[in-house]
Amino acid sequence: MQLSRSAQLRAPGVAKRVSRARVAVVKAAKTADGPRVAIVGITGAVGQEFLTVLKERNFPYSSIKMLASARSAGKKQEFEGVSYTVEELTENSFNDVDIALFSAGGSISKKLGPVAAKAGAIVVDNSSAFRMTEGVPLIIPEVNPEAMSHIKIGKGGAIIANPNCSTIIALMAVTPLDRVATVKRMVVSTYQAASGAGAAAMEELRQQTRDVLDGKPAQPKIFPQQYAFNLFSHNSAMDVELGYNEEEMKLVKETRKIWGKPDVRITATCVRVPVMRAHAESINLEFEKDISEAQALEALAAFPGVSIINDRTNNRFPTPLDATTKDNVFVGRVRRDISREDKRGLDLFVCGDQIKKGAALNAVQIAELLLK
Ligand SMILES: NC(=O)C1=CN([C@@H]2O[C@H](COP(=O)(O)OP(=O)(O)OC[C@H]3O[C@@H](n4cnc5c(N)ncnc54)[C@H](OP(=O)(O)O)[C@@H]3O)[C@@H](O)[C@H]2O)C=CC1
Ligand SMILES: N[C@@H](CC(=O)OP(=O)(O)O)C(=O)O
Repeated sequence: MQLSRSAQLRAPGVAKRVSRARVAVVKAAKTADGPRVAIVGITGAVGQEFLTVLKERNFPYSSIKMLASARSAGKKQEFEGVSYTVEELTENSFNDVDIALFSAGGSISKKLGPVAAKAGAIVVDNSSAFRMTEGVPLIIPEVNPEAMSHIKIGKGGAIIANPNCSTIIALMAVTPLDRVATVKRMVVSTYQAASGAGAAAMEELRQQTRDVLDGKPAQPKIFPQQYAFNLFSHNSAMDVELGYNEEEMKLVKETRKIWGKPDVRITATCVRVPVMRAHAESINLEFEKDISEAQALEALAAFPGVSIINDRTNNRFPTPLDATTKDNVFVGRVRRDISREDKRGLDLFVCGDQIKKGAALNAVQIAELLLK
């Protein structure tokens, strides 16, 4: 009997072969019964990271399509020893695709995400286009995988949203604590890297740093202010009435949706700092129940995807460079909030690679859940 594609993907033999391949020295995850994958935005910072993560995790695929704008069509892209030609993204790109990893910005996702889903693909969308849309699961695999359990390959197309990078990084650290003592209020201050604004912003940081060190004026292009040797309020659109920018409001709204807690109180201040690719966040938490530092550290240590660097004696805590290119989110400075008289407040400092767990890795982990 011919098994359906989804049944083939879930067949025990597939899982066994994948886990055996994980320990192999030479990785090659191309396999006839793997899903047909497309990457939208392959030439971008996140698109390139998708390739790194797919390779690192030995993600099985039977075919892979590299999609970008007309500007990039015809360029060559190497992946696992094969040279692929980048294709122009069009409405017809998804007729033979099971999983489409989108990272070409919100307007492309809005236009072509539903087209891809209608063609039968499961879209894992990195943009903010559908995050708050009712019925679209917003997933951090370690936190709320159950919210996408109804979506299966071969059972019709769908859209799953990847949260904002600052939200993912914060919730990787805060969810284990919420499970112990229930978060009532969260105050977040971010220190966000260049990568959050794309490959061109990373180049702007390199170029301006060189120019300033050479005694030349910095030339802002992507950001309105000088970026090298400076920091500024996050560049997303500001709600003039409210005084919050979009990045700050994403942290508030997305956290509520992911946790399914519409009333949890959150405020955020998001800042762009001259760091290449890992975000840092200072987080103050108020809980419903008492929680000690020891309990917090125990919960953090047990949570998948979290590493602790919390060495008070040597003043050694997480830095963006610790997190750079790493899968895990790093947590430290775990301490009782001394501004409170009770035991219901904690402070922590968190660092996570913005392109990895903040984007490509989280999306690939979502795709992995589809294979289970
Ligand atoms: N979940 C999260 O936290 C994050 C989400 N993102 C999302 O991913 C998106 C991409 O980020 P990033 O990789 O850093 O950005 P980059 O600017 O580095 O790359 C943009 C990519 O989109 C492609 N693209 C642009 N316009 C079109 C078009 N008209 N048709 C097809 N492809 C197009 C570009 O192709 P070309 O080279 O041909 O122009 C390029 O591959 C962001 O806009 C954001 O929505 C990003 C970071 C984190
Ligand atoms: N959060 C990213 C920007 C971004 O891509 O956000 P989103 O995925 O929510 O559009 C930053 O550091 O600026």
